Amino acid sequence: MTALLTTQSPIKPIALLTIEQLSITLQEKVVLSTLDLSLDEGDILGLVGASGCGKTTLLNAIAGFSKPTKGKVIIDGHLLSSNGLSGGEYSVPAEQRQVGMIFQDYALFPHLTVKENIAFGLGKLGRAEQLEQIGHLLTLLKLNEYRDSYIHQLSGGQQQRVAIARALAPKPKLLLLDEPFSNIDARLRNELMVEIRQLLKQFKMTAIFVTHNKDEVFTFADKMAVMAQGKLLQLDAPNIVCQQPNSYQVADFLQLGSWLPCQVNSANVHSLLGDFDIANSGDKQTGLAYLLVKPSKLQLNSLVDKQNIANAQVEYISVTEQGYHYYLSSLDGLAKDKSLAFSKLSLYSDIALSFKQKVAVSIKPHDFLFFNKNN
Ligand SMILES: Nc1ncnc2c1ncn2[C@@H]1O[C@H](COP(=O)(O)OP(=O)(O)OP(=O)(O)O)[C@@H](O)[C@H]1O
Repeated sequence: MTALLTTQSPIKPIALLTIEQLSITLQEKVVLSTLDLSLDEGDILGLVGASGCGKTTLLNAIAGFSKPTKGKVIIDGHLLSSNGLSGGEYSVPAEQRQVGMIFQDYALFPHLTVKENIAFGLGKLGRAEQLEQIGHLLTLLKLNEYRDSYIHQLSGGQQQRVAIARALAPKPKLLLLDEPFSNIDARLRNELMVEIRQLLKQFKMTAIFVTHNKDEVFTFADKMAVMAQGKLLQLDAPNIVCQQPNSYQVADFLQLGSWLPCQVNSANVHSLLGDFDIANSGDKQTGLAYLLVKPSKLQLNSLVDKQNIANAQVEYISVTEQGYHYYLSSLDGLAKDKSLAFSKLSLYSDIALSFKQKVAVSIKPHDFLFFNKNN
């Protein structure tokens, strides 16, 4: 007898959302460009990117409000939009997609009560089922005492809860939230985000939310996607994106530090803050590159010690919770090579410095991250 050998590959969860090669052109402007994205069931994705980079258009394409010029949108194994890519144009109407959307202004119906707003998408259910579902959501979202109130009688936070209850009521497969927290008072925002995240996790809801604030991604999301000019630059856990940005653009957009131009050789680096060794660094690109300098990696040295020479001067001063915040520029006299000059290096310190004061700063040894501006 011969034994049959089978190789079992680990079962990979089927993605709840798959976007393939999505491109959208609106009035001859390329708004999304060959974008690929995949999310597993229950993932909450925070989508960030500069104004106009295409975040809302991406949500619209998923929800069915915007048709792809090319590409596919697949939710839970069902093809919802397709154009090109081995096939003709195909699109499932927005109302049949099982995608809930929450807009920045919530778009609640002012002439309906809280209860009626939540009931809006439940037309297909029988009366008893409707009442049960509404009652369940009113309780979960702590809206019971407002069930018969009109929208203008509610606070911003309460209106947002109604918007979430209305979106969850038809049990969507995917929830899209366009800047959901931007109208909420800053003091309440964090509390509300934690609460809504717990609720979405309870529902095992897959969600994408757009924000301009990376701190919101850390509080609310499992994954972070950074977009620029209609493209997805990086998608990963928020801490990975922030610790290992994959490009100058990502690190710069997220303001992960400031930039020190350097001349990089195979084992050492020349900069206007001195030369340092990178023999053990994994990053081996050479030539002119930009070192990402996190504020904690910059050290202010005393000029009383004659070993230290002034190499920067103070250009801007502000007071923050972490002490004084300074922007430093390089000293002209040091810059034989103008391409190494810097003008906005961020330094936090408890020491009071004055405008134009000359200082000696150095880079503490760490895992150096160098980038080219065009990668
Ligand atoms: N219907 C349209 N016709 C033409 N251009 C459009 C249309 N809708 C959006 N755009 C353009 O597409 C680009 C992306 O817009 P979109 O609203 O998706 O960006 P965004 O990243 O959500 O911006 P913001 O953060 O400011 O909301 C913008 O340049 C916008 O002007």
